[in-house]
Amino acid sequence: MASLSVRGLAKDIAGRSILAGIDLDVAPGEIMCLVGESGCGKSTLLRLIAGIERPAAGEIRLDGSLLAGPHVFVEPEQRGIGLMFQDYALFPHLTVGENLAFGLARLARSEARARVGETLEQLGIAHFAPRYPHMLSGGEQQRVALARALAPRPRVLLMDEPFSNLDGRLRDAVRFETLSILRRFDITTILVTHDPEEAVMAADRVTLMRAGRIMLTGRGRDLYARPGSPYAARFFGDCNEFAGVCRAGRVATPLGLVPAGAGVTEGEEVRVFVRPGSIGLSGAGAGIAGRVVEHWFRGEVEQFGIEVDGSAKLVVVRAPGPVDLAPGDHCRLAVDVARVIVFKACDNICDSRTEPWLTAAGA
Ligand SMILES: Nc1ncnc2c1ncn2[C@@H]1O[C@H](COP(=O)(O)OP(=O)(O)OP(=O)(O)O)[C@@H](O)[C@H]1O
Repeated sequence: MASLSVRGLAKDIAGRSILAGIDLDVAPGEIMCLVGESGCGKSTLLRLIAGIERPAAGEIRLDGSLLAGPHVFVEPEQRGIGLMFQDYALFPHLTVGENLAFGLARLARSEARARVGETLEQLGIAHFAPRYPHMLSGGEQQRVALARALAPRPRVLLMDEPFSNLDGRLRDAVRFETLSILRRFDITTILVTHDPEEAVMAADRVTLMRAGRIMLTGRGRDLYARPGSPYAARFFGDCNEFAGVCRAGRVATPLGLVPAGAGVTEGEEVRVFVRPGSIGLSGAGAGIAGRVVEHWFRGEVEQFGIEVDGSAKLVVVRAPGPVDLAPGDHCRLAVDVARVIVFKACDNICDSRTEPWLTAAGA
């Protein structure tokens, strides 16, 4: 198991800053998810770590040894880092066994053959060995691509959107299986995705990137509950948002009074974020009065759009089903105030502005 550390990493392409000041640590055996909007630089960061591209500045270390730095550049094939892309990049004219053997050219032939057999066995796909990629389903090809990436026994595995070619249920199944294999192999992994749910579900820790920078890193559940910025709050899940003012440590919202939180002063303007799952819903009793306007059945949870006095938008509520409410029904809402997220209004303005680094370096 290896640790990976990145310090001050920067990359410019055609005079434009693509990455700047990237610091990242991945612990031995850890699964780290890199997440962010399209174009924020996730794949570029992977390519730098793999050695496919050279950084403009900064350092990359594996177990403390320098892979890339001001005067050092270890070639990709010497790094002990495996890569797996979303299109799997299997050779169509080679069988599964030959696809795996291709990456083991440095081993003696008999050793390579044994390694191929052992790896396919470990992933439960030994029977795929004589087949060609076109004889496999998308999910099966994904497993072969994973086997090929693991066969050279890399110290770190980099995966770029490895599940994005798969749909719905298959995607979930393959994701769970892949993660359990990675944990069995105890391999240090960086997994790139643009899907926040996948990141939060899959990783030990999640790193959120935006416009070539790292915004924050933490455990998925912590980032969801305490996202640190309005941008991150919106990125990691839906929110009902309300503007308000701090009065005696509390903020009046259409869903009732909520605590303003530490650091907010009397009279300060704030923005209150309430996740759809942080609101209790009932047909009667205590709570804020509302009227159901929309209802969607989403399997284990049901989603409602609810009209509430003082809110221009429908309040979105998700509750475990079955919920005996339909459009037109009157209802009561109760916010779990411990799960409310409050930002100062100035955080929201700063966060929505174009960051200076988007236009600065290289321009
Ligand atoms: N070879 C290149 N030439 C010019 N611009 C590039 C090149 N490679 C990447 N870029 C730019 O760098 C930025 C980051 O690209 P990158 O592929 O790393 O983003 P990403 O976060 O992985 O996006 P996605 O989720 O869409 O794959 C983008 O603005 C992209 O257009």
